[in-house]
Amino acid sequence: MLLDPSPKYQRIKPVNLVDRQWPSRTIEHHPTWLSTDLRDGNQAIVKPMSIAQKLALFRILVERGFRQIEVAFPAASETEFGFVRTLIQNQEIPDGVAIQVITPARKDLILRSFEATRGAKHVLMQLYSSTAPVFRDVVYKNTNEDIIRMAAEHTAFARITAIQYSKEYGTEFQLVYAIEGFSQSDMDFVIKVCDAVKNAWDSHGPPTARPIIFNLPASVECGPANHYADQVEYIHKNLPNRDQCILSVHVHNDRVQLTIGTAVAATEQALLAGAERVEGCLFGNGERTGNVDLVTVALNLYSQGVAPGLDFSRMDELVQFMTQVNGIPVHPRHPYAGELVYTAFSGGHQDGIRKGLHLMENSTVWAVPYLPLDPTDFGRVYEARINSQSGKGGAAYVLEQSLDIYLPRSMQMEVSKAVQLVSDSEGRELPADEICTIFSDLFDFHDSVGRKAVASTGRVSLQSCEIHEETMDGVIVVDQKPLPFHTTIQSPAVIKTCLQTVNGLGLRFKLLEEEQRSSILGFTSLVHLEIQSKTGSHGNSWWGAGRAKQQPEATLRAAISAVNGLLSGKGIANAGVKC
Ligand SMILES: CC(=O)SCCNC(=O)CCNC(=O)[C@H](O)C(C)(C)COP(=O)(O)OP(=O)(O)OC[C@H]1O[C@@H](n2cnc3c(N)ncnc32)[C@H](O)[C@@H]1OP(=O)(O)O
Ligand SMILES: CC(C)C(=O)C(=O)O
Repeated sequence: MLLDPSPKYQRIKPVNLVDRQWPSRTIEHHPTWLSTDLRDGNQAIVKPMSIAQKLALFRILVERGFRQIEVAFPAASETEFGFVRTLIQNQEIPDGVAIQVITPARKDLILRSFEATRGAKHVLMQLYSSTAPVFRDVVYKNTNEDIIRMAAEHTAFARITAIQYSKEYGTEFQLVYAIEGFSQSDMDFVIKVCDAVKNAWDSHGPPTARPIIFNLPASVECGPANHYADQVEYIHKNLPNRDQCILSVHVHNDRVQLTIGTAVAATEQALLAGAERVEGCLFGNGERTGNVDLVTVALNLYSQGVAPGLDFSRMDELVQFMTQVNGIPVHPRHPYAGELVYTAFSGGHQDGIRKGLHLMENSTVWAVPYLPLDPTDFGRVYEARINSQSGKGGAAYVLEQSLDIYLPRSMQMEVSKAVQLVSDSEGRELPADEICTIFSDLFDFHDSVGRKAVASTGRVSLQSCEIHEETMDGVIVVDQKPLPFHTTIQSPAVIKTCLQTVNGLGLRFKLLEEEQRSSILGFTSLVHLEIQSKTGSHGNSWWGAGRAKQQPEATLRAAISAVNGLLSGKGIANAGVKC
């Protein structure tokens, strides 16, 4: 690297924009989207897609809501040309969907592109030429005058050809003119080229209903997003007959962060600056570091309450399909589609998200800390994953999801301590099943219904239990001695009976709290008992947990598990104080 890179890399010259408007605007509506996955995306992958793959992707793009789809660079290859023919001949293009094809402003290639689109209803014919000095001097080796003249000539040729093909095939052609290297160009020169293109189009045929689309690419993203927005606003304000044209943006990522990059910022700011249409690819595929990611731009709008007009509700299916056709993985931290973006490992995040999700049960306005959007909108779920960075909220959430058990705070803290002990000493993530086992062992959890049934290992166990209409009979085993019991089924009576039955152990237990919950998994009881001394002073307390098909049995199991916990020396200090 150079100590002083300034002689080698020249800074982008900002446009002189007076009375800049875009920073104080907001985006109120989604733009017109154009997916160029089948063209710009396809031209940048190791193995371009086959016709069958392109067809499958075209159908998906239509299904997800795209109404403008760039389908090919027909002059590039037989596959590209053939694909456009297949779409048209097989009547794959639904009403209301326009296909776009792209061609350099070169007569032979323009003609080939028209030929490809024979018989389509609505075609966006995209011509491109560059206005950037680096293209002029390095690629074309010509002058600005040549660039203007050639743009006008090729547009006129395209217009005349369009009229001829419209007559023959009834196609409606709309001109898209892309100013390649727009963001590296002089804006007044861009305006001259656009003006020449518009005059050439208008003067070679009758007025058309569909306006010209001027596509303003950051073909290579050479400057910051705010400069690009300034350039778009400059064109928006100074282009003659602005109301008769549509401004489109097409931003590549070259100042990149992961797969998303600053193209998203540049696109959003360009929309504030007056652009109305956005070209890009799903998940940011495309040349070099990629085209702007349409999923992110659309869902950024969605997160602001703006309907994006695109459907990403089955995100995982889309990720799987795109990964397969492109051979390019979606980054695990992709904002809306990444494998890890609805996952929290850290305790603070898990706590905030869990609290937020609980409150969402009674709210319609999304307000969940650390989760800007509801993952279920995209067919995803929030996941708490447990490692040594996790806190009590994470393990509690896992138990809620896996066992449908909602723990009070003091139980959460005990589970968390036990989980930390393992995750920290072994330095690994603990899967949900292991969290459930830790919980079951810790609280001697007797689940007589669920798949997590764990036999009691304590001194007290329930041998049998029969519930009648109002009463319950059964046998509790204390230190291997079977003791029959009979009680009414209300929970205080059940707990009292249990405590009387274990009286022979010589300890006095006091009920502090009980919580009950029912779900399709059965009835769950949590019972909090305290050991009392003969003088009545408070000792340790402990919780028990039980689940059964009927509430009285669940309560009894929970009481027994609390007794076992206390007998084995477990305990929370400061008993008598409700947690
Ligand atoms: C920024 C973008 O992504 S634009 C899209 C780029 N996509 C592609 O290039 C994919 C498909 N491309 C192809 O199949 C081929 O490059 C073709 C068919 C377009 C042209 O192939 P070739 O005739 O072999 O030319 P090649 O690609 O080597 O070079 C490009 C030529 O077109 C010229 N050219 C480049 N851009 C343009 C333009 N917008 N208008 C007219 N001519 C152009 C170049 O100056 C060069 O001319 P030269 O041969 O006189 O030096
Ligand atoms: C020609 C345009 C549309 C383009 O792909 C680019 O400049 O990146």
